[in-house]
Amino acid sequence: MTEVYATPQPSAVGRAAAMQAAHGSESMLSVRQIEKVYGNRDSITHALNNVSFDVMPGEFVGIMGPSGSGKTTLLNCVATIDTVTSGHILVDGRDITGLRSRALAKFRRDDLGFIFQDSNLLDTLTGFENIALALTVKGEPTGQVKPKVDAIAATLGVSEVLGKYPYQMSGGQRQRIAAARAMVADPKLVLADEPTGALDSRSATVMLETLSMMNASLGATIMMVTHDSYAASFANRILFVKDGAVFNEIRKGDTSRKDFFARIMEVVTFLGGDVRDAC
Ligand SMILES: Nc1ncnc2c1ncn2[C@@H]1O[C@H](COP(=O)(O)OP(=O)(O)OP(=O)(O)O)[C@@H](O)[C@H]1O
Repeated sequence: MTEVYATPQPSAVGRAAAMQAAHGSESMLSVRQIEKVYGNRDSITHALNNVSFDVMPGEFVGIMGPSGSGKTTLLNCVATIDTVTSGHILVDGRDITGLRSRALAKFRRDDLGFIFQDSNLLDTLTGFENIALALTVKGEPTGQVKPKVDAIAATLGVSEVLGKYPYQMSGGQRQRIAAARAMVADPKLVLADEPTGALDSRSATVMLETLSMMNASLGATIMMVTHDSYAASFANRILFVKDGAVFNEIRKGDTSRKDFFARIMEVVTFLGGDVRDAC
């Protein structure tokens, strides 16, 4: 299938910076000395060892590290899909590690947006309905649903596939519908787990530009787990995880994405991870 690549349209460049200024120095995500231990006395795995870091409002942070280093465990703990053994995770100042089932469900629905490797769209719903669901479960007034879905679809360049079912879309279109679903209800934090893992390189680039635009223009705070140095180079800061601990951190600063990619490659090579040479 030939895909029409619509370039995402920036609408308010600098919104991330404005959002950060509005929040002052308060973190959107604060991970405090978390540990995650799997197993029992006979077989114990320390998947996370005393991990602490902050993500500021409007940041786009990549999490990288070798296979088995604890990236998914970290993401799952922040997503409340998994629980920490000790330590605390605060989202916009609220400790989420002690939330019980109803509060937990509300937190996931209202404050988080998810983008997975396989888009996890519902097969029996159209693109429009998949995005709208994120609003209706939150109790959005009916009259607001269509304008909001249409607006995010236009911004992310997927208006032309809103009437299609997931099986009628390309992989790249499915992922961008998933990105629209993650963003439409204006979550505090977007969590992305290998969002380009199942895409060809051209679709991956469009998806990464979409994430960049969600961050830069819509002010989304994003935490993305990836193996891929090219994907990571679209973030503003990378945390490198090794043996369950944060081993290193690099920031993009004012450098170009290509220069950032080269710096990421250096760390990945040092860590002995897999490296792709696309830049
Ligand atoms: N449910 C579980 N039970 C026991 N051990 C687990 C479980 N989930 C993960 N682990 C272990 O925790 C460690 C970290 O796993 P995790 O999946 O977080 O790594 P990762 O960095 O995401 O790896 P990959 O890049 O291969 O997906 C590994 O040693 C893994 O075997």
